[in-house]
Amino acid sequence: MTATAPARPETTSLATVGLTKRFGGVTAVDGATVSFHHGKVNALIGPNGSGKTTFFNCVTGMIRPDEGTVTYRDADITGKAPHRIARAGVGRSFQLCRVFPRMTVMENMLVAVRSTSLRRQLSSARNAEELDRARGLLARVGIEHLEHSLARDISYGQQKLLELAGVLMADPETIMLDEPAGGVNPALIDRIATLVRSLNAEGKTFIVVEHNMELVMGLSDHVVVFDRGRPICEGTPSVVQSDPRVLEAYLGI
Ligand SMILES: Nc1ncnc2c1ncn2[C@@H]1O[C@H](COP(=O)(O)OP(=O)(O)OP(=O)(O)O)[C@@H](O)[C@H]1O
Repeated sequence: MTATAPARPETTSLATVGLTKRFGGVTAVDGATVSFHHGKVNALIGPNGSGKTTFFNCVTGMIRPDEGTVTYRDADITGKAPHRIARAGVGRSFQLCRVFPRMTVMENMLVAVRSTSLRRQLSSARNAEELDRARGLLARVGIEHLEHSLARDISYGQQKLLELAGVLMADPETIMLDEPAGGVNPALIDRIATLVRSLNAEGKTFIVVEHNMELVMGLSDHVVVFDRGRPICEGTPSVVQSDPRVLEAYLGI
């Protein structure tokens, strides 16, 4: 008789304990204790205003939490500056896509990883390697033909792909995406889903905030559901979809 192997415990990626952020009288994140799984596609979902973006901003150092701790791979990163959290291996995209509209697509790729002046960046000898890498990533997201276009002249979906390619320039171990499919046409949503799958197969961990449920449920290994600033349920897509608390949170009943 063959014994069934016990389920292997998940390794923790990013985690919070009692994370809290208040804006005046509004408690946007309310004592949230959450952990995401390393090497997996994790999703953070919840109704509008449930605190997902504020949670992202607290854990990536964009805003300082009032209370609680944030760890990444067991190291305390609470309140650290965004560049230090990025250096620890966590990259992120933004809900309202952040690209420099008057720079070309390639210039956007290069500023994503450098802090010196653009003129120096474009003339420096070490460019060749980074240009190659940037071209490879633009090809990977399918916009290499737009290398010389100004970012403001490409579509919003293409800007989102550019932002993702820029995040990949730093080769982060974990990628946090805030509404990658928001405002994007269905063909590009499919491309983003394919990219997330292939990058995850190569070992990247994802934590994705997204309202497109078809995308979330098709893509994720682990889903955390937020309501009023804290998790109310978590598990596989099928577990979460059949939990009455989730329906209640979304329908407000
Ligand atoms: N800078 C701010 N100042 C004041 N209140 C804020 C601020 N940022 C967020 N809030 C409030 O905090 C709560 C949580 O907002 P947040 O944007 O984090 O939610 P969300 O789940 O990401 O929403 P959505 O799905 O609509 O993007 C909301 O009530 C929002 O109005």
